[in-house]
Amino acid sequence: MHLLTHNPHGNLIVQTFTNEPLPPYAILSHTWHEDNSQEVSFDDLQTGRVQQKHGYGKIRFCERQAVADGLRHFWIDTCCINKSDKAEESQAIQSMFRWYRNAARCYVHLSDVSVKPKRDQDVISWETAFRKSRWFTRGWTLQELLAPSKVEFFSEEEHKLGDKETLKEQIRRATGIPSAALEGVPLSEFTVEDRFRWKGDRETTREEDGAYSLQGIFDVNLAPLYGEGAVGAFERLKRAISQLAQCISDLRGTNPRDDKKRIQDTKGGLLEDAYRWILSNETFRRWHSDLQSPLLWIKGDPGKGKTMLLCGIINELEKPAAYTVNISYFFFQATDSRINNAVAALRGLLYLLVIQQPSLISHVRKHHDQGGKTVFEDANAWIALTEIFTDILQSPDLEPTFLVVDALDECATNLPKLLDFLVKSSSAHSKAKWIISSRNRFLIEERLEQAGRKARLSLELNADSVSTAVRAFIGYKVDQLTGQKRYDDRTRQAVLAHLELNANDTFLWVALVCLDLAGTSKRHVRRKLESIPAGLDSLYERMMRQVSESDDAEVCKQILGVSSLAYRPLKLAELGALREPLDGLVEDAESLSELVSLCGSFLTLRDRTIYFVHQSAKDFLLAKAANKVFPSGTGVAHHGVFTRSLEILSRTLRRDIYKLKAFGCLVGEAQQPDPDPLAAARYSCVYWIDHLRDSNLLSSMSHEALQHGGIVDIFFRSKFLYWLEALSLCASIPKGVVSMTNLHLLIQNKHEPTSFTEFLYDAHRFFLYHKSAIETSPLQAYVSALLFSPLNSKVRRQFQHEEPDWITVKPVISSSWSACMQTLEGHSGYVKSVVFSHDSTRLASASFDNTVKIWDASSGACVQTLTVGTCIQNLSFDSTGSHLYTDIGKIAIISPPNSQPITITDPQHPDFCDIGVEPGGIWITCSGKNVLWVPSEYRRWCSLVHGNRVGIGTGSGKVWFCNLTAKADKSI
Ligand SMILES: Nc1ncnc2c1ncn2[C@@H]1O[C@H](COP(=O)(O)OP(=O)(O)OP(=O)(O)O)[C@@H](O)[C@H]1O
Repeated sequence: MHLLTHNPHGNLIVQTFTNEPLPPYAILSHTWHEDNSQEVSFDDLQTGRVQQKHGYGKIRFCERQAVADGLRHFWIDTCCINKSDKAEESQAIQSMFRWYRNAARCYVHLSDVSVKPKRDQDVISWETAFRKSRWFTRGWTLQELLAPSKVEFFSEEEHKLGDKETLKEQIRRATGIPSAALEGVPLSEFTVEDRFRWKGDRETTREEDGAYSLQGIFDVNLAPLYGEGAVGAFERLKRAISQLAQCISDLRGTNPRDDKKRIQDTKGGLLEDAYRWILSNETFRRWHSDLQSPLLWIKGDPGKGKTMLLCGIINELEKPAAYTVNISYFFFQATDSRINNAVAALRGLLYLLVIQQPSLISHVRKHHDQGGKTVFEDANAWIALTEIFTDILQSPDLEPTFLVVDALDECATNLPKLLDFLVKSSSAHSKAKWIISSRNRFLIEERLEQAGRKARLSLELNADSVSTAVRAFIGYKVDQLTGQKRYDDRTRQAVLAHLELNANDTFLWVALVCLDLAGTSKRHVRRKLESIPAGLDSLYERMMRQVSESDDAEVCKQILGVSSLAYRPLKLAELGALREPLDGLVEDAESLSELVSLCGSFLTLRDRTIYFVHQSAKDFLLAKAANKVFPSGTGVAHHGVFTRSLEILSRTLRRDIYKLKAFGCLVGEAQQPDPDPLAAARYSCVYWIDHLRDSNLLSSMSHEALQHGGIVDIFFRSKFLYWLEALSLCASIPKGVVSMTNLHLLIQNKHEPTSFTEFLYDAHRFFLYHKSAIETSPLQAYVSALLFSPLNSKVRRQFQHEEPDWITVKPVISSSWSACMQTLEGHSGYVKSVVFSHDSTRLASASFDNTVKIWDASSGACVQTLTVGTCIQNLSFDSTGSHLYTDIGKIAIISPPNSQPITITDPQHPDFCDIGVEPGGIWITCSGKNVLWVPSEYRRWCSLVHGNRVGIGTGSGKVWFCNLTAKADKSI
């Protein structure tokens, strides 16, 4: 970047910076003189021909203003870009938004706004002239208004008119841009349509600049290609915008903002008085203000209020930040498999970071552009995410950032890796500061010990503050109970005294006791209080005793057992399917919800979903009450959930369960029927293999399940494709892939090869190969997946009856998984042209390997290879199909033996359908509807459609084709 400054003699010079950080600088925004040669150019500065030019006045203005603001450097587009160097100009166009955004000050010089009335002109106020200024009609000035945080406006006489804050109402009236966008709300929070609207009919000298000047506003990068025209440039811009949206949506595993809201709600709402003590805590304040203190670790026993404390800290950090600081956070929850692993944590943190500072997305795009969503989900996701994260933390562009991670002890997968990453990242110099919290765990203690500059805040060592906070919480809860239950003064005092005496600085204990009292009649409160023990575990034991002694003991214990084994909170309908039916029990949702409420205070119901009142309640059941809730052991209990899962899946799953009908219906467009036929089976669909894995695999029951003819075998042979469809509808294909790999591993080491194990291996390959198609569009399990599987695939054979009957000539696929597409393989270079003969019996392909091949369209055999010695761009058959026209001449074709008489496809024929290949080459379409997903290795370099026949030449030199009938766009 070239910046203007002065040399020691006071002369104006250009100083070039190749690396960041740059010195603070001012930047000018203006409109160019109608005669461009009147502006001072980069060359003029070199030759010193500046003072006689009209534009010199603006340079002097900017210089004086910068000096007045204590800035030694400034930038002006007329003379700080060497326009004779095209590479530099292109780079500047792509960097301009960032340069304006990073400027310490931006001065707008309005040469058509005067504060002095001019002679022989109507007197108009400067405000009117301001709103009518040419500056608001030019394309590039839009980003110059929006990018910098401080924009000041000056009149022709260099009189300061105000800044974008004080003039926001006038600017809004002149441009239609809402105040929020001028106040610094990230532009990404406005819709794409809004941002296009702000551009309105602003003009640019070069037509393509209309699009190029918007790239920063949409957080995309668009290398200028002058000559492509406005239409081409806007098309590229729109494509870049939709790729960006796709990248952000793929990155989003969870939205931690929603998780935070949900957690606060489930825990009964956040009380400020119960967390504000932290703001005056010495350790916290030191961490907050000291740049040398990058990591704060808050630790404490269960129920001490760590999660709620972190929610409060986030709220406080967000208050004054007003978009100048990034605050990203993640809440681990062991009970929720979406958010109980290290990969999910990095994904969540990155997601919140990039939506707050979209310019950071370039670091994500480097990986996403190559691998798509799988980059964040496959076995190497951790590597990719840590690389992205490290790049971002080291980026000079990163705004000051707070990263908050709650409940590290609830990270079930890859906690040691995450801890090492935290230690490393917080030790490297960065603008990011971390707060993490956990229970007192040795592993965490041991690893974090290695972090150089960390602050540690133990809740136990801050007992006085925590105790005061718990008292505030007790006061609030007792007031709530008094209002709800109409306690008299004596009862209120008794409850208050009992809670204060026994709380032992544990919020959770207070919350649980109050929950119990909320269900207790006023008359029995005093008696109840006497029976409530101090201490969390004692309280849980008492709750368990109450459950065991109740009339519904058996069923309640069963519900507690299933809920604590589940890998995510269960819906009522799912619980109904998973628990073992007991004689005479009514199974409807109402009675189930009543039963859940009878399970002591272990469980709570929100939105028909069953949650543990707290992680420690689940921990208690699994560790200390296991003999009660799992009388035959956890292995047997897991096995029970596994078998009941397969039962419900076998009863429920069927082809096109949501009646989507359209083969290309995207999963995001799939309408869930009411009632949802998958409601009771969703959990089972996703987790049945996990329960099998966690059952006692050495037991005879599990062994039998995995035998030839066992329940897994039967399920796969009858329901495998329907299961894949259902996984897609449940948005759980990535999880399904992991489960399938686990199942594969279970079988691999323990079972002799049988026809079942072979089927399973094939099913695994099938799933891996077709996951993208099925994840995008559930019904492609029966179309693309079957069609592009090897002929000998066991799944393909087993589900032959499901293959589409509207594809009459199918792509020729190799017989086994390992050798794909051998038959039409032959070219050694890109295939650049393909053409069918009029009767569709032959296909010709020309390749950069300087050969033309003629293929028999029904068998896929190559009937002739012609070496042409030069590159051929265009091919066409003559009307008899006996000659091929190329751009180097006419070639005679050998007729294949027994070739069919020529029949030209008649567009009126009932079988004729409007077949096409969608521009991205991913879908083959019929009457405009997607019908067949094309796997990536089969996608076109070039393609053609002839009647009902589609021919595709791929980049690897392979050629394939298929024939569709009109049924393709009919319902399934
Ligand atoms: N500031 C607060 N406002 C409202 N309720 C609170 C607050 N702090 C704690 N609580 C109550 O105390 C309960 C326990 O708090 P929290 O879940 O934050 O503890 P924790 O230390 O994170 O526990 P664990 O380590 O077991 O996860 C919450 O469910 C909530 O009911």
